[in-house]
Amino acid sequence: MIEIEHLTKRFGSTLAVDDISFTVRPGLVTGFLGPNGAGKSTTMRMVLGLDRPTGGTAHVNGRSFVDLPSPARAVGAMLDAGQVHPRRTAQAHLTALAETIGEGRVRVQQVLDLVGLTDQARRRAGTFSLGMRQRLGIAAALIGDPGIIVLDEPMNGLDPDGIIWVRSLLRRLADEGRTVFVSSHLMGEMAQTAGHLVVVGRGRLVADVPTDRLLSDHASVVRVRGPEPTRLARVLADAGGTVEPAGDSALHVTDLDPAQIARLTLDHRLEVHELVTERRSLEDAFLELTHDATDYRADHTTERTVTP
Ligand SMILES: Nc1ncnc2c1ncn2[C@@H]1O[C@H](COP(=O)(O)OP(=O)(O)OP(=O)(O)O)[C@@H](O)[C@H]1O
Repeated sequence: MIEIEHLTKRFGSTLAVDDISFTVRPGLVTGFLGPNGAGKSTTMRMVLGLDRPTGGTAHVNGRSFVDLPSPARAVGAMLDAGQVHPRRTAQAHLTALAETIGEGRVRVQQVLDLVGLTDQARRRAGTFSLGMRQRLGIAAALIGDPGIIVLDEPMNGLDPDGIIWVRSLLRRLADEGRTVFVSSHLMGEMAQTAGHLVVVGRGRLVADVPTDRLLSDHASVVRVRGPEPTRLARVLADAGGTVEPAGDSALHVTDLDPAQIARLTLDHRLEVHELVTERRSLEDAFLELTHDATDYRADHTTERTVTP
């Protein structure tokens, strides 16, 4: 289990991580989503004791990473798949890592098999494709058979087959009861991989919800149009709707369903010419979520609701 409480990191004038709290639980894949620069890597580095928090805590199994009795067996991590010496073979790289934790050839062979690199084990890492380097990085993360796995963008640059492979491996590791914490900047990719999503934007937490719920809450938007858009918008916003102009006097409404909108327009004797539910892509939903975080920071007027 990873527990993050009021975690904050400042680099000079940059607030990279801004008072975030969430828990990463065992038995499922938790996706850590956010656009580039949102603070994902910095958060992971603090979990792994590589950066010191400016405030708050990041605990692994109840204590700081640096206080774990055998950290490499508790947590396996890949922050950068390019960290291998290019002249080292995959086998030599993994053997060196295995030796540091008292493991031998058998474990190296197991992780090579697990990531499908057995046939490439004697090749130098410098000749590997990006996909093979990611596999090697994941093998290195798994060498100590850790209960907690932290991977920063493990699907970055992979082809569709590679993505499917990583996805099924992560699910299998979670099914074995491990805590799997994986970052990505692609909502679609994470929605298919993770059972739970933690979304950050500009260092702030914007969602911490089961994937299904995030998808159902943001999968559609209601388009409503009438001759009095300003009054219509006010009525819908007063009733708890999130309302945005959608051109041609139309409004896009979330947080209210079509039946609620129809009743409100009836109650307020508002004429309606159009009322339809429109499907939205996952990336649109993600942009909306993280865009709101940007707005919050810009004008400090709209506090986000984070649902547990
Ligand atoms: N060592 C550092 N010194 C100064 N600023 C830093 C440092 N590390 C990160 N930052 C800044 O902190 C912010 C968050 O960066 P971080 O790498 O954590 O984001 P990210 O969500 O992982 O994005 P990416 O996917 O691009 O890596 C960015 O503005 C980044 O420029």
